Amino acid sequence: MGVENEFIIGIIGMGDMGKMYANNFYKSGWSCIVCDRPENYDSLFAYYRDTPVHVVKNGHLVSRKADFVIYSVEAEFIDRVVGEYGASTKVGAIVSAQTSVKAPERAAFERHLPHDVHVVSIHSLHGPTVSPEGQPLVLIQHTSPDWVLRKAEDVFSCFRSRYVYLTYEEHDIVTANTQAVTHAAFLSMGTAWNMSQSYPWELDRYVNGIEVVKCNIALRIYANKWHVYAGLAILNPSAHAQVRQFAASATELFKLMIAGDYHGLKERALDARRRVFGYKDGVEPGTNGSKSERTPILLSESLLDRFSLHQPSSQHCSARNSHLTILAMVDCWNRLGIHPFDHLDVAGTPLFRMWIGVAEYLFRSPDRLNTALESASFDISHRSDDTEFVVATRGWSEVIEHGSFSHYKDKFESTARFLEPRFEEAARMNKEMLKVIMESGAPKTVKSPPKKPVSLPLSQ
Ligand SMILES: NC(=O)C1=CN([C@@H]2O[C@H](COP(=O)(O)OP(=O)(O)OC[C@H]3O[C@@H](n4cnc5c(N)ncnc54)[C@H](OP(=O)(O)O)[C@@H]3O)[C@@H](O)[C@H]2O)C=CC1
Ligand SMILES: O=C(O)C(=O)Cc1ccc(O)cc1
Repeated sequence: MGVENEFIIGIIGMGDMGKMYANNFYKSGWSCIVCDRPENYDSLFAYYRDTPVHVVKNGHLVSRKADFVIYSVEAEFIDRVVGEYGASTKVGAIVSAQTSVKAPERAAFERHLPHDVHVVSIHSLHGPTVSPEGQPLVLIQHTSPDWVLRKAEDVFSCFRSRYVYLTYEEHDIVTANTQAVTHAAFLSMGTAWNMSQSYPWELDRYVNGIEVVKCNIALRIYANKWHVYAGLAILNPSAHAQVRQFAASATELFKLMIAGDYHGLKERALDARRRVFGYKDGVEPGTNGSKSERTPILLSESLLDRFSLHQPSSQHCSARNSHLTILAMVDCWNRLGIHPFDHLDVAGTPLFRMWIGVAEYLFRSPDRLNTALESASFDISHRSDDTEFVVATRGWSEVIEHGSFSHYKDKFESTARFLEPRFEEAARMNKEMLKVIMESGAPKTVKSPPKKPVSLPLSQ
C-alpha cells in the first residue's frame, strides 16, 4: 500500500459481505484498506495477515485513504456509522454502501457526507456464500456524473455480476416485491416448526419435491444474520404493507379451509393463477398445443427429491399438502398487483428464484393445484401445522410493523437455535439445489455488462 496514484478501495464493516467483497477485490489485484469496529481489529488483522489487504482500526483511517469507500454495515446502524466517519472522506472520493434497504442509507449520505464526494450505491442481490458471477448487482447512480458510474462498473467487473441500474426508490420497491414477503413466508414456516417443536422433514409426509425446497430455504434464512432480514423488512418503506397482506392472505385462506369452502378457495386461487401467472383456466401451459411463454424454473419435482434432508421410513408417505404457504404467497401477490416475473431476471435473488419456481410449479398444473385445494378443504391432517403457520405470519407482521429490532432479534434467534443442528447439512443441500435451479433458466453471466440502464417494469 502506498504506491503513488494507486486507486484504493476501502471497506467499512468487515462482516460476511465485507469479507466477500475484499477477497474478490484483492484477488483481482485491487488495493484494499478495510476496518471493522475497533474492538474487532486484532481478529481482522489476523484473518488478513497473509494477504495484501490493509487492515486499519477505524473508518476514519479507511476514509482518509480510499478513493472508493464501501460501507458494509447493518442497515440499522448506517446513519450512525456514516455520521461518524463520513466527514473524513477524501475529497473527490466515491462513496457507496451495500445495505439491503436504501431509504436509510440515502438519508445518511445526504445528511452526513461532505459535498465534494460522489455517491454511487450498490447492492449484490445474493448472500455471502453465493458466487457473485452471473448474479444481479444493483448500481444506483444517484446524483453522480456518468464517469463515477463507469468507475463503479470498472471496480466491480471482477465480480462478473449482472449490473442492474436502478434509482434509490426503484431499488426499495423491487427488493420489497422480491424479498419482503418471501422472507416473511420462510420466517413464519420456521416459527411454526419451532412452536410445534418438530422438524417437518422428519415427519414422513413432508419429504418430497417442493417440500424439500421449502425446508432448505427456511434453514438457509435462519442460518444467516438476523439483522439482514430485520433491516430490509423494518426499514423498507414498501415492505410493511406487503408483509401485512401476506398475513391477511394466509388468514383469509385458512378461514375458507376450515369452513371446508372448496369453491371459495378455488375461486381465489384461480383468480391469482390468471392474474399473477397469466395462465388460462383448466390449461397447463406447454401441454395440449398451448403456448408456454417461458421455460418453467422448476423442471421436475423429482429432481429435487435427492436434496431431501431425510429418507422416509415408509414407501407410502403422502405427497398431499394444502400448500397454504404457497397459496397465501400467490394470493398476496395478486391482491397487491405484484407481477413477480417482471423482477425475476432483472433483480431476483437466488432464493426468490427458487421460491417463485415452487409457486409456478404448483400453479402451472390445474391438477396439482386442485389436489392442493382439495387437500386444503377436506384433509384435516395438515390443520395443526397450518394453524401454527397462520399464527406465525401474524406474529411476524406485527413485529415488523412495530419496528422493534430487539423483538425481531429475539424471535429470530429463538427459532434459529431450534434449527441450528440442521444448518450444516442444509447448507450443502442448498448449494447443490441452487446450482440445479440456476442452471435451469437463470440469465447467464454478462461478459461486458450493459452500459444502458435496464428498464424495469415496476408493480406495487
Ligand atoms: N448477508 C447477506 O446475505 C447480505 C447482506 N447485505 C447487506 O450488507 C450489509 C452487511 O451485511 P453482512 O456482512 O451480512 O453483516 P455482518 O453483520 O456480517 O457485517 C456487518 C459488519 O459491520 C460491522 N460494524 C458495525 N458497526 C461498525 C462500525 N462503526 N465500524 C466498522 N464496522 C462496523 C459489524 O461489527 P459487529 O458485528 O461487531 O457489530 C459487522 O462485522 C448489511 O447492510 C446487509 O443488509 C446485502 C446483501 C446480502
Ligand atoms: O436471496 C435472498 O433473499 C437472501 O436471503 C439473501 C440476501 C439477503 C439480503 C440481501 O440484501 C440480498 C440477498
